[in-house]
Amino acid sequence: MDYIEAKRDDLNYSKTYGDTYNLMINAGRAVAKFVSSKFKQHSKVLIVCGTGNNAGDGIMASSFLNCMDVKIQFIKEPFDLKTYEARRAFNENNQKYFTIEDLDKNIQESEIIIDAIFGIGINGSPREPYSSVISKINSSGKIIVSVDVPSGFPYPGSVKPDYTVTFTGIKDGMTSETCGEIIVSDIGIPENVIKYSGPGDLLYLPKPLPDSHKGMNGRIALISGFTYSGSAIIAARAAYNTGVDLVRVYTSQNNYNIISSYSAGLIVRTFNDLDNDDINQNDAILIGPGLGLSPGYRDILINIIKKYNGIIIADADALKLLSPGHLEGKKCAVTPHAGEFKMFYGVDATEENAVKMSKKYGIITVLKGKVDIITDGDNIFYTSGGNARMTMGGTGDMLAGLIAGMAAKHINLIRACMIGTYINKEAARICYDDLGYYYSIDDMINKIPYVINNKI
Ligand SMILES: NC(=O)C1=CN([C@@H]2O[C@H](COP(=O)(O)OP(=O)(O)OC[C@H]3O[C@@H](n4cnc5c(N)ncnc54)[C@H](O)[C@@H]3O)[C@@H](O)[C@H]2O)[C@@H](O)CC1
Ligand SMILES: [K+]
Repeated sequence: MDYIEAKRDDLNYSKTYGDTYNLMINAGRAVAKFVSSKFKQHSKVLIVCGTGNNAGDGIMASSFLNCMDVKIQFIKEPFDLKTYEARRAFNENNQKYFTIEDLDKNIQESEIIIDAIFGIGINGSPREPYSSVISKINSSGKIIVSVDVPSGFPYPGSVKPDYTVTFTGIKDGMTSETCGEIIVSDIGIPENVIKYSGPGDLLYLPKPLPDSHKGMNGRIALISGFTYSGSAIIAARAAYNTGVDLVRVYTSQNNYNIISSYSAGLIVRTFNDLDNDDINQNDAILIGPGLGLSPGYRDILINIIKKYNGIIIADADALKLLSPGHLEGKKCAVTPHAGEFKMFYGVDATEENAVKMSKKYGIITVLKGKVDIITDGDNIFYTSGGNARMTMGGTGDMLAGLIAGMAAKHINLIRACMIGTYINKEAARICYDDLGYYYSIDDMINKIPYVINNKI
C-alpha cells in the first residue's frame, strides 16, 4: 500500500468513528506485543517520540509494556503533541517522560529504542532537531524497533531499524534493507472503512503545481445537450468545479447559444466541429447527458468512441443509444441508475449483475442509488450519504461531470468514481444542513469546491 492509501483509511475511519483513538490503542498494543514477546522481561526500553500520531502509538505501547523498564523520551515537549489522539494517549497513560536534555543519557542506558518520531505523516527529509536525534539513534548500537515505518522513510536520513512493526500492510518501498525485519500488524480497520468512499479518497486528488500550464490539470469534452441544454450545463459546470483547465461542450446548433451564454468559462462547439477538432486532445470525454435519442446521435457517438483513445464516461442517453459492446476495450465508466442499467446491460440492476457485466465488458459500473455501487468486476466499493432531495433532476448529470473531471486528472478510474460519488452526496448533505430540503442543483454545484477544500 502507499502512504496515501494509509492516510485515506485513517481519514475515513475518523469520519465514521469520530477519531482514530481505538486504532491507536491497537497500534500501541501491537508494538508492545512484539517487543515483549521478542525481548527478555525488564529490558530497558526507550520510546522516542515526535509530535504526531506515530508518537501517540509509541506512548500507547508504553501502557502495554508493564513487563519492561520503559522511559518515554520526547524530542520536544508533551504540549507540542499536535493531534487529539496523541495528546489523549499521553494524558490517559500518564507516564513519566524525559525531554531532549536527557536524550544522550537515556539512549546510553537503554537496550531497546522504540522509534516513534515520524510515521506516514512525514513531509520531506527530517529537519532539525529530529535529524540529529535520528543520527544518534542510528549510531547508538542499540536494538531499534520502528513504529509503522522507520522515521524519515522514504526520505534520506531516516532511522535504520532492526525491526519495523507496520500497520495494516507493507508500505511501498519498505524492504528488509530499509526496515529490518518487518512485522505486519492488523490494527482492525473495519471492512466498511475500506469499502466505502469518504473524504480520505480526496487525498488522491493531485494539487495543481504552482508552475502548471493550461491543460495540465485536465481537459475534458462533453458530447451532450443535443436536445436538453440543461443537462449539458449541469455536467459541464460540475466538471469545471473539479478544477480542470478546459471544458469543451459539443452540442447541437439549436443549443449552442444557450450553453455558450451560460458560463463564460466553457468552450462551446457544435457536433459538426467534431469532424475537424482533435478529440484526443482531451484527457476524458463525457458522453450522454441531455443528448436525446435520435438514431443519428448513435452514429456520432460510435464515431467518437472509435477515434478516441482516452477515458470515456458514459451516462444517460448514451446508455440507451449504445450497447456495452461499443465500449468494450475502452477505458470507460458507465453511470446508470437502475432503469438505465437494465436498458444498457439487458439484465436487472443488482450488485451481482453489476460485477458480472463489468467483468464481462471490462467497464467500470457506477450503479446509482441510495447507496452507489462502484465496481470494475474485481473490486466493489460503495458510497452512502446524501438525502431524499437527491431525486431532483440534475444530480445524475452533476455526478457524471464530477467523475469526468476527476478522470481527466488521471486519477485511477475506479477512485475517480469513488471521489465523484462522494462529492455528489456530500454536497447534498451540506446543502441540506444549510438550506433544508429546498435546495437546488445550482446550490449543489456551488458546494463542490467546499467539499474538496475541506479535505485536502
Ligand atoms: N493509518 C492509520 O489508520 C493509523 C495511523 N496511526 C499512526 O499515525 C501515523 C501518522 O501520524 P501523523 O499523520 O500524525 O504524522 P506523524 O506522526 O508521522 O508525524 C507528523 C509530524 O511530524 C512533523 N513533520 C513532518 N515532516 C517533517 C519533517 N520533514 N521534519 C520535521 N518534522 C516533520 C509534522 O509537523 C507532524 O507534526 C502513522 O504512521 C501511524 O503510526 C495510528 O495511530 C493508528 C491508525
Ligand atoms: K516511526
